[in-house]
Amino acid sequence: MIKLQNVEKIYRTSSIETLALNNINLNVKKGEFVSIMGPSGCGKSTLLNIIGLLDAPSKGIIELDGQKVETYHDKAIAPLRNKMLGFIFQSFHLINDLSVIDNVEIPLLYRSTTARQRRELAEEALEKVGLSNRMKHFPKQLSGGQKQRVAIARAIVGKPEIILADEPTGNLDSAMGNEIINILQSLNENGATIVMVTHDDAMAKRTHRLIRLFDGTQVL
Ligand SMILES: Nc1ncnc2c1ncn2[C@@H]1O[C@H](COP(=O)(O)OP(=O)(O)OP(=O)(O)O)[C@@H](O)[C@H]1O
Repeated sequence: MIKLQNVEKIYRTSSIETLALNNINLNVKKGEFVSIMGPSGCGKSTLLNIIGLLDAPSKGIIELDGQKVETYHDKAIAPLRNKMLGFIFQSFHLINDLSVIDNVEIPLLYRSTTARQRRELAEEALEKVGLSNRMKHFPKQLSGGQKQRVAIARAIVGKPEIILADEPTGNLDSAMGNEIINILQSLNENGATIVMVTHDDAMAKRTHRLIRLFDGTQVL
């Protein structure tokens, strides 16, 4: 489902060159739940952003669901990203001025859907994360765990095959973090392929497989 071949990422600034990813080869099968761990600065977010087509590699090949990514022009990859990938971030990234349900509908605005279809799909996604009773609330009226559940609903509303989560429990206490992992696990059991960056061994243990990075190199 996700294949990386000899992927390298170099960040260049005027004074320094950083090899953030060094010859990464990765094969994540359909239906796998994989975690990525490693010390701060080892390249975890860079790897997730490259898998998610948010950033282009300096070298190497990326294939998603058998489709080789040939170009990184936004016009070409935005539809692929929108259709195939759902993103969850540590700091939720909700829009404070929009209600919960309007936040969840956002990814669908880039597709040809009617307002009614958008509402139905968003309601379905919110039901899956147990937040049907908070649809009209605004983000500031929610707990951290509830915000992350809204972010998960937004990530799954377009029914993506792949979910990418960058430290989804990093801002939550362990009870709320557990709740989030339970939801991710049930999405995975229902077919989603998930790649999750985490600092938490207990969370990584709940996934099928661990990828460990050190200084941009895969060591496990
Ligand atoms: N836009 C950028 N420009 C220059 N260097 C960058 C950029 N983004 C990341 N880096 C560098 O690339 C390396 C990998 O960064 P990355 O954010 O992927 O690490 P990480 O493992 O996710 O770290 P953390 O656990 O602290 O979030 C770091 O040395 C970082 O300083």
